[in-house]
Amino acid sequence: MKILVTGGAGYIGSVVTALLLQAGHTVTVLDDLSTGHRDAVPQGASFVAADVTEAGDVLDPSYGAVLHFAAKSLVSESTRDPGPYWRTNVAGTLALLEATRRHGTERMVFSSTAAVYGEPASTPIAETDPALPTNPYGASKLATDRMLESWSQAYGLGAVSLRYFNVAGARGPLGERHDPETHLVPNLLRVAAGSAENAQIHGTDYPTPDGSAVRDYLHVVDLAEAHLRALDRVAPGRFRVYNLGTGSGYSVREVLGAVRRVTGQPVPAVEGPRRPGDPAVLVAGNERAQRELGWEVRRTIDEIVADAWSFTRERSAHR
Ligand SMILES: NC(=O)c1ccc[n+]([C@@H]2O[C@H](COP(=O)([O-])OP(=O)(O)OC[C@H]3O[C@@H](n4cnc5c(N)ncnc54)[C@H](O)[C@@H]3O)[C@@H](O)[C@H]2O)c1
Ligand SMILES: O=c1ccn([C@@H]2O[C@H](COP(=O)(O)OP(=O)(O)O[C@H]3O[C@H](CO)[C@H](O)[C@H](O)[C@H]3O)[C@@H](O)[C@H]2O)c(=O)[nH]1
Repeated sequence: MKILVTGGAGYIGSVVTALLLQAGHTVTVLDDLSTGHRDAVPQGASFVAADVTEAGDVLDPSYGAVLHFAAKSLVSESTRDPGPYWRTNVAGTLALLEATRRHGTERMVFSSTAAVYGEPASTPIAETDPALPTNPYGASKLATDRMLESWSQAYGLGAVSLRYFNVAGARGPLGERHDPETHLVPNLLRVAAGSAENAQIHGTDYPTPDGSAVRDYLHVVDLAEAHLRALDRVAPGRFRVYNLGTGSGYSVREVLGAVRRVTGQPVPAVEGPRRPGDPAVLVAGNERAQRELGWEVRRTIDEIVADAWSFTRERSAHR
């Protein structure tokens, strides 16, 4: 199939692009390189440097699907400066949807987030649980879910919204290269690699067994595989939401333990206050994805850390 991947120069989009090419699809990546990297676009994909609102200039009736990763995605930044979040994540997606309609693209797979659930009432979280986002980032992604649903009902688009929990790990040279980096695993690994002095534990007074926040960490390749399955099953006129996580939670201290174990480095950590807006526990109920997509999580937290560690060391060696 011929596929447009928006945000394919970013962390997750580049890994999914690599898997799509491996599966024999033809891929065009559209990315404005605002947080992505030209050299992350896998060989074999065509590349267009453009804003997502310009997707209509790239699409034509030969495209069978759009995988839409392009977004702004930092929770705290979205609270301080929400304008770009509504512009890119909602107005940008609306322009993309209008372009798919104009060109008759039948399928879309969208990157949504666990942040749509806000502070969950119970855990693990099911897709049917209330979505009450607590920040503009989550709200912008929920608005897009709703937009996709109406597009599918009224115009017959086949759409799948994948609500990712915490994505980490790497696939060879494709890994997290954010600046600033806010995510836990790459931040801990920077300390292990000697590029930063101390790791930060944001919050030690959460109502969790060890006081630090609990998240559901999913290997980026397991996540990417779910996209290929969603693409196979997405049907015209149907909209479906899936949580993508492992179903198991690890606290910040447990992830720190995994990083120390896998890297063999001491990784000193400093305890600090909670990061504003961070829920205590976010764990995915993933039965729907298992049942309907035939998706399975295969990689452990140690494999996540080991692959991200190889990526980090490889990049530090080239600097
Ligand atoms: N990383 C996670 O843990 C996580 C969790 C939940 C959801 N998500 C979602 O997954 C998607 C990918 O996230 P990521 O971690 O790979 O982020 P990323 O920043 O590495 O990738 C996003 C890509 O989109 C591009 N982009 C941004 N705005 C654009 C625009 N207006 N036009 C064209 N391209 C644009 C960026 O240059 C970048 O290459 C995002 O939609 C994000 O909200 C990520
Ligand atoms: O240096 C750090 C970085 C993070 N944390 C903590 O580690 C946990 C995970 O934080 P991340 O920044 O890695 O991930 P988030 O859970 O904040 O957010 C991620 O998952 C969310 C959904 O769960 C959203 O989708 C969001 O886009 C995505 O970045 C949080 O409790 C955070 O406070 C630390 O203690 N130290």
